[in-house]
Amino acid sequence: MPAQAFVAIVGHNGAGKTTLFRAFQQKIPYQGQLLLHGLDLRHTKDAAASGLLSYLPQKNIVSFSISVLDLVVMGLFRKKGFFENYTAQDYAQARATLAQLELTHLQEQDFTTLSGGEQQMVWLAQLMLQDADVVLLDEPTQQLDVYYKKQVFRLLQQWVRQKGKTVFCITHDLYNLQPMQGFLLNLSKPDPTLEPLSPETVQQNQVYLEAQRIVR
Ligand SMILES: Nc1ncnc2c1ncn2[C@@H]1O[C@H](COP(=O)(O)OP(=O)(O)OP(=O)(O)O)[C@@H](O)[C@H]1O
Repeated sequence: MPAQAFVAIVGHNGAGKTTLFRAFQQKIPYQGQLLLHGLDLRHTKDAAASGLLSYLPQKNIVSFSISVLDLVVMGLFRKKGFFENYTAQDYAQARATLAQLELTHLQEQDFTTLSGGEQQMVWLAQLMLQDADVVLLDEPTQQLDVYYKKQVFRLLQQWVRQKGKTVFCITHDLYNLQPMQGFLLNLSKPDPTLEPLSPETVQQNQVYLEAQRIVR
């Protein structure tokens, strides 16, 4: 697979999509090798702290009151010392990212009062600031309305093309995958391989997933 690519990971509920991400993060034992930029992840100390890998889980809960802007600026934690404060420049960067995602109107609001979809967009803004080489997204558009769904897939394609990122995206949203460029990995197939994305590939996989439910 090319170093910079969009990879959609699809498959039935329970097919092992999130489990694959857990392996990427060394949270479970696994057979074989996971290589990123030629580095074996088993021997790469703290891929998150070094900016190699970042992960957006399916559900990310915040149980304390915090403004959207304060949460987003924390995406810069990797570039900060432990007790170092965020600067005016950091906040400007966070504001610019929120503006890019059309979220400026929410920046002063308490994050815990946002709708599920708005919260999901804010996490994406924080992830953009983290600026890791490889991002793992677990159903990032699950709660989004049709407009934001389309926008997020566009944004992910831009991350790959303009910023040279590698994006692994677990999704059940096959409709929005059709115009995407990159690869599709269907974990419900008996021998999953990377298939180049095209409207035809997406259509074939949609038919495959609808026809039968594989339970391993
Ligand atoms: N710690 C665990 N111990 C035992 N079984 C587990 C564990 N974690 C996951 N599983 C099982 O492994 C299978 C794959 O789970 P996983 O969460 O990877 O599915 P998924 O493809 O992400 O599904 P979904 O689309 O529903 O999010 C499931 O059957 C799940 O019950």
